[in-house]
Amino acid sequence: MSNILIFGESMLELTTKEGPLMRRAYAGDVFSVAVYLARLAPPALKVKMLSATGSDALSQGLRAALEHEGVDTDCMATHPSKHLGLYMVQNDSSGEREFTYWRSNSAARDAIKLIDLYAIATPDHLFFSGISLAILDPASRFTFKRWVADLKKLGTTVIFDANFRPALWQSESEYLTEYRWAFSACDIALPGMDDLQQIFRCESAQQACELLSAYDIQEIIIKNGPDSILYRNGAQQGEFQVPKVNLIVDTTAAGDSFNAAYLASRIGGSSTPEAIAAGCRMSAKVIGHSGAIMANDNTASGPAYMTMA
Ligand SMILES: O=C(O)C(=O)C[C@H](O)[C@H](O)CO
Repeated sequence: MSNILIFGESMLELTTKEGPLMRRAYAGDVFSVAVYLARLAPPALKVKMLSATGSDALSQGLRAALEHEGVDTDCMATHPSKHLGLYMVQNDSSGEREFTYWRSNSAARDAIKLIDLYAIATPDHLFFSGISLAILDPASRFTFKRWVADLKKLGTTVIFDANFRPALWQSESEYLTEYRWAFSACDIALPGMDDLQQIFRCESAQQACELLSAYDIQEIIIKNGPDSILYRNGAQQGEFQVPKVNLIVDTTAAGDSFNAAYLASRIGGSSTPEAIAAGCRMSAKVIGHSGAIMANDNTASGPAYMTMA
């Protein structure tokens, strides 16, 4: 049995239904990675969430949703007074999303203050994103980074997705410092090209791949929407043509669902190109549906237990 610990912020998600009606679900980048990974993971992989919620009914619902999906919530703390953050998705006619957030005082921001990281059994894999880092205050970030460095010495594989949210950072120098640290700490990097463009001003995926190759990262996968995916695994380098997707309703969680399928395949023993193909198949299904989490059978608009109109 091996495990992957996923650190970050799970949220409430509102998507537009008809007219003024909204559909409520649970999401957040790490929530989506955890749920899709739990669905796709080989049976010997345990998926665990490291985060904090409130004690209110919505927070309890989010934990119940994770548990229903088979995600272990033992490393989730309960904040005595704070609640979940919230975001709303609006799509244009091409399915491209725009997010509006209410998250500045969420419980997840205090996760590192509420949890003794050193009491957690050393995970085989640790996943976090640029959002996971951005929501932390300087003291929590320091503690988290020291813990990651210690985990690496113990053999944990560190996995990072850039997921850049400019509004969560105070300044360019702040986010550059943190992204440089994250890329120097990770063994597997799964960034999106749009993020690398904004963070490091990379003009092409090739340039981004060269920039990341200066770090000691074993696997680099650069997602680029419908354009080809550049990858490097040690000395092996290649370009993967992304199959055309005919139905795009909402691109929310495209990258997160890719990450989940990629990791499930790689941890299950597939090659890098096979895992990229699995990632593309998964994200193609997810973007044909509104909101981050599609029903397990890919038919309904979301799992009933986590949706409320
Ligand atoms: O946490 C955020 O900033 C999000 O945007 C959460 C979304 O579920 C996710 O990132 C969508 O891809």
